[in-house]
Amino acid sequence: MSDVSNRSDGRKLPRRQRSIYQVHYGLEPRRGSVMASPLPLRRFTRQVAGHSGDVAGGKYTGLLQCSDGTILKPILKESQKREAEFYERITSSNRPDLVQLRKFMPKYYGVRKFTYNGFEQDYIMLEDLTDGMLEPCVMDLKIGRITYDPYASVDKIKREESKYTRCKQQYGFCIPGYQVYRVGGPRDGELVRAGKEQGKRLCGEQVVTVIRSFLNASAGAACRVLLLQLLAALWELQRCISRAGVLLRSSSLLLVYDASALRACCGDSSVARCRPPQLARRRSVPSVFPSGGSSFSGQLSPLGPVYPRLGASPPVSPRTPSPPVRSSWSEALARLATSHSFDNNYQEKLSRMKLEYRARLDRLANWSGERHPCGSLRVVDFAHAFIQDDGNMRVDDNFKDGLDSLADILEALLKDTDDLLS
Ligand SMILES: Nc1ncnc2c1ncn2[C@@H]1O[C@H](COP(=O)(O)OP(=O)(O)OP(=O)(O)O)[C@@H](O)[C@H]1O
Ligand SMILES: O=P(O)(O)O[C@@H]1[C@H](O)[C@H](O)[C@@H](OP(=O)(O)O)[C@H](OP(=O)(O)O)[C@H]1O
Repeated sequence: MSDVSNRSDGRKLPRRQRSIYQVHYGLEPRRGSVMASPLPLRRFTRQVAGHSGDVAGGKYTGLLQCSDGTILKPILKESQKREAEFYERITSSNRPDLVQLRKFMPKYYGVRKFTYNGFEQDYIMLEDLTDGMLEPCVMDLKIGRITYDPYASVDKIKREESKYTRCKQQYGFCIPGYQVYRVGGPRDGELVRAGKEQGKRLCGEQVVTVIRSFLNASAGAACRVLLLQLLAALWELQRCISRAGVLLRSSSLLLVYDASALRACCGDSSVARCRPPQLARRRSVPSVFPSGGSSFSGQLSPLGPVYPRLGASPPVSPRTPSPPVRSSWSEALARLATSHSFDNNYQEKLSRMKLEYRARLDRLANWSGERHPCGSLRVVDFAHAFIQDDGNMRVDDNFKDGLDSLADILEALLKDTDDLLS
């Protein structure tokens, strides 16, 4: 019997099976069987970090990809067997915290034996997070100041502590690799890749610079839509991690977006086209004496705020009644007056505004977990991940601190885009 079903586009998908909590892809039997009619395999060229390369004898240690798009992660070490077990448990669990966490992991399709280059071995089968992207931009952020697990040997602790030291201490994460397709400018469409050697040298402001560059924001502000998508997902992940009974050591957060979608959104001038119009900043208030340069007196006239001018006579004689002046200020003052009357339900307007604002925040925060065409994030690499089973849940502060620090950086970049709204 075949393990795959045909798709209209000719590609094949693993058979789908519904569970109460999610639709997941179950391939039975999960372990130990060799593919009956193996799909063609190739190296996964979109891998930006982690083990890769040929070891002695031609065995390839990096990720592979099936012709149906599935990613294959080789099980080379004991810790990767634990990773497969972690996926198994999270996928089959109905514990609410783990069901939540599942939204932030690639879909898991089981473990199978495949043969590549004459070597047969077990592989963890996963959803390709870059599937369907024309110009996939991927950043691997290894989260946590501590990147070894509680059972690590003294040697392993030393090795981990000697790598990415400053970056991990300063930010609670490090950047072992990323790739980005440039959008706009003379290098439009160029693929830029950076690996762990560059990552190990990063510290201080350079870390923010690299994140800006990854977001195609080196020459100006980042795309506001992209930032909001990433932040909405990150805020939800922060909440999820605060409630999940897991310990994630040395796991990575993959930030993913499609540069071609960004180009369609922003083109050459990232600020001009992607800003949501309803978030436009209030224009500055015109002054009666715009060139006066002195500070606001605290008084309002029908023409606007009154600024005292040194040596100048008062603009309106207190004894001469001013003629009725029509300006945006007089209209605003008139509106203000009516809004304070009992006939005008100012309170209701204010609560409606508050409700709308809250609904917008909720829409951002209650992100559905589906991969967004533009920006998304997922946690990968669970070789050193553990599920707390003792009923005494402890927040994984090591992982949470890294997420908080990334959120601070992205929020600051979002603030930069506020300044450019007019
Ligand atoms: N589901 C996925 N979809 C797309 N790309 C993925 C996926 N999983 C992993 N990758 C890519 O592979 C890289 C390495 O993944 P992962 O961290 O799981 O491998 P690893 O060899 O265990 O890494 P490490 O050496 O840090 O232990 C990621 O940085 C990412 O580029
Ligand atoms: O970024 P680098 O320099 O490639 O560092 C490697 C990375 O931290 C891997 O996650 C880790 O594999 P584990 O998941 O097995 O810990 C490996 O450990 P190792 O040296 O013990 O193989 C490290 O060498």
